[in-house]
Amino acid sequence: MSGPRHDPSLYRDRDVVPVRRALLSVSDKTDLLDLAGALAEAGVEIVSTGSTASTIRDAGFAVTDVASVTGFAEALDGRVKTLHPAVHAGLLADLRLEHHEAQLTELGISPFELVVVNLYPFAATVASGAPAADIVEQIDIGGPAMVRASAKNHANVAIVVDPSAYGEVIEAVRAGGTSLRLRQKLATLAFEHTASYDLGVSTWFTENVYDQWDDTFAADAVETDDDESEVEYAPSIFVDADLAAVLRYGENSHQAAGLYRVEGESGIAQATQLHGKEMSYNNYVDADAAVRAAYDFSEPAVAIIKHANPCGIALAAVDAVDAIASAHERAHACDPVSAYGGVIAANRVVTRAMAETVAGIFTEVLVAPGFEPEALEILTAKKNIRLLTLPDDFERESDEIRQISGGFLVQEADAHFAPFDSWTLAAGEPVDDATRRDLEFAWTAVRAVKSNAILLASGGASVGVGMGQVNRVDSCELAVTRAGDRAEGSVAASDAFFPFADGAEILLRAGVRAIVQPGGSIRDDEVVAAAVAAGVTMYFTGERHFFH
Ligand SMILES: NC(=O)c1ncn([C@@H]2O[C@H](COP(=O)(O)O)[C@@H](O)[C@H]2O)c1NC=O
Repeated sequence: MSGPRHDPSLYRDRDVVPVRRALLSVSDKTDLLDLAGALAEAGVEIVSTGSTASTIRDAGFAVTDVASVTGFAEALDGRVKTLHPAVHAGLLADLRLEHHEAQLTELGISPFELVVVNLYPFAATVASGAPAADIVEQIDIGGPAMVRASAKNHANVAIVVDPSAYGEVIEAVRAGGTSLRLRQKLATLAFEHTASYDLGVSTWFTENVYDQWDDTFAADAVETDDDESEVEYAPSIFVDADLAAVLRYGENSHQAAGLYRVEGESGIAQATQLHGKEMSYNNYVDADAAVRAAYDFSEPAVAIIKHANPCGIALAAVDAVDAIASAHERAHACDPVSAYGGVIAANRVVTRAMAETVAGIFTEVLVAPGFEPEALEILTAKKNIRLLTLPDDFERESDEIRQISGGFLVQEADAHFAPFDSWTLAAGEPVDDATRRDLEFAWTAVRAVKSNAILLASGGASVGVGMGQVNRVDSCELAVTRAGDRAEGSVAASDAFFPFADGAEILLRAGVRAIVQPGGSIRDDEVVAAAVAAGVTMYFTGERHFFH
């Protein structure tokens, strides 16, 4: 039931509200004494709970215990301390209304004009690996109740949930009271805070309680009919992310854009920028694709990206002295024309030798786990390059969310690569070790290429990439054309099966020595026959890597 509708004429105007009585109840005591001192000096009565009250009292400031307001001692190990009408009527009375004021007087309850609350450290307790019972105990109940009550009643009460706002509030108190505008802003922050807090709690429940009680919750869970997927999806998803930057513009200059970060995650949105102009929207998209490609390899690897597609991916040469420098040189050699203005990701610390080469090539972004000091010195001399380090705890996302009109798609990240031992020899002779390594490299690298994807590789480096075409024949043509003479003797990977022999025939005519592809087309026999006729080995992985 909604509350009563009041006649607008009953509301008395209230902009600046002088602060006479404040309620302080905080777990995070940062700057608490500065605030208490300023309130005491301004003659504000401070009412407070347990350890907040003792901290203030110990510092020599007068404080009223909340128990003396409620007439009720803190109970049930602190589960009930402020949950009382003597507190909540003081928070919720709308003093623009005469009858609220009269009722409060009748009840003998004084109003609060300022409420300062921060909540039990639920997220930190989860992160500490504490047992479930301790985590549950850190779900704050009385705190959010006070925050929400005060925020609802922002016409009368200023609610502060973060020590970073103390300064502004102290200034307002000293200047004669909080303005409506300030209270509206604080209320907005307060509701954001409780929503984010509850999201942390519900996420923990989904991941730790719900998952363990599948049978109990099965009726609510959405299961797929597909036998291959045993994942159950939670009934709802929420995204809690904080604005980290307003970007100059989006994909194009007429589009506004912002960057939001999800706390506790470790990807490209969390990277530290060491040098260069502000990252753009497209820089983030490409840097993400570059990191995704380079970190598919455990060996030192470099990926160079343009428009979310690789124009070169490579491992170090077998005899390389400086592995990451070698990987970069070989990735660049794949398609130097396209690599101009590219975004590079290295999965190892950037060395001086790599920096020297990169410095000579126009590059938008270079992201890596770190930079040798000499490498940084060389690269920071270049005005136009942006240098980013990934967080130390960088880990791949296990799930991906994509927006579509009216909703979102969620899927597990494509992180599985069928190992060579599981492949089927579909045509030709089994390959030697060097060719096997090239095929494995190509099969991993092709995953980073937008479908339809064909990647030619030689010696652990891409030599020709055909990407993003609406038919596989064109992708084969593109890969072969880009490779030029290097197609001869290379190996080829196709992200999905060849629906006809025509695409494979382009690769065979160009002289590839082995092909890896998922297989599974109704015309596999025609494709295999083409490979057999050309005397070329073909493996089926039984698994595809579409990437859109
Ligand atoms: N139970 C209650 O009535 C209650 N009232 C306030 N709190 C929380 O207790 C904390 C302050 O603790 P202390 O009592 O030590 O000052 C704050 O984080 C506040 O959000 C409560 N605790 C949890 O629900």
